[in-house]
Amino acid sequence: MLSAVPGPVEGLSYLPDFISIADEAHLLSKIEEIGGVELDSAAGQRIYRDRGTCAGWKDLNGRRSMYFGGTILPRTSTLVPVAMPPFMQASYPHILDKIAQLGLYDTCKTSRPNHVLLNEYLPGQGIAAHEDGDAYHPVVCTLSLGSGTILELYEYEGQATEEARTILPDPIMSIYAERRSLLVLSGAAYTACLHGIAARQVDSAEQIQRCANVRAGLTSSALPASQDVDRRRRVSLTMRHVPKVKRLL
Ligand SMILES: O=C(O)CCC(=O)C(=O)O
Ligand SMILES: [Fe+2]
Repeated sequence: MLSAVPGPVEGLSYLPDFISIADEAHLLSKIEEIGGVELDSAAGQRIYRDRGTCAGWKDLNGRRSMYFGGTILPRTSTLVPVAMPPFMQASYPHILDKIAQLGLYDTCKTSRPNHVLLNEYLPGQGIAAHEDGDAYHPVVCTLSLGSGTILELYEYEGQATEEARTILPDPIMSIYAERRSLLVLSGAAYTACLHGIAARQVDSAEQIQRCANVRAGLTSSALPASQDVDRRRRVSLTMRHVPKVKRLL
């Protein structure tokens, strides 16, 4: 069940074991296939697989990322749609159908996300505190594959104005995103806060125990209590709904 995470910021929900171990392995291998460049050993040539639905991995600030669903025109926040790869939409493990069933996107035209951003984090990598912005319906779902991590929420200092906004250095709330879990950011968590992931090799037992969903007992029973956890390669799928979609002729 998707549970609201109690804490100082409203709008965070968490669902451990959203997908099975087999689903996770399947998704990771499909992502590898669609994102990767393979060397054809016989011909000694690089071959690109199925590029109809995705442009493959791109380096972004030292991390790799790619997206499904199309590109978003920055000036107008309009999605130029491209079909999702089958493993997201039409076939097993039917991730977007599972998301639709949660009812989070019932007010959106398609009742489900229409854009997916994938980020790859190697141990030691993170993402600086940021806001996702207003191109999206303010409900964002993140599925974690391969490794857990800690997502931290930050706030701006005092009565921040658009021009001079200082981010308070200490996170106001943190969440342990286990592998195979779904984390939902909405409400104030989406509109009033920033979020980021510290670039670390290890999440200490203390840091994990401080996470609001761990404290509230919302994590999977497989989470080791009071143990440091080495980060492994994590691939996150951040699923969003872009309300403005360009009509293709
Ligand atoms: O990888 C994550 O869990 C967070 C990704 C994120 O915040 C983003 O892509 O906007
Ligand atoms: Fe984000």
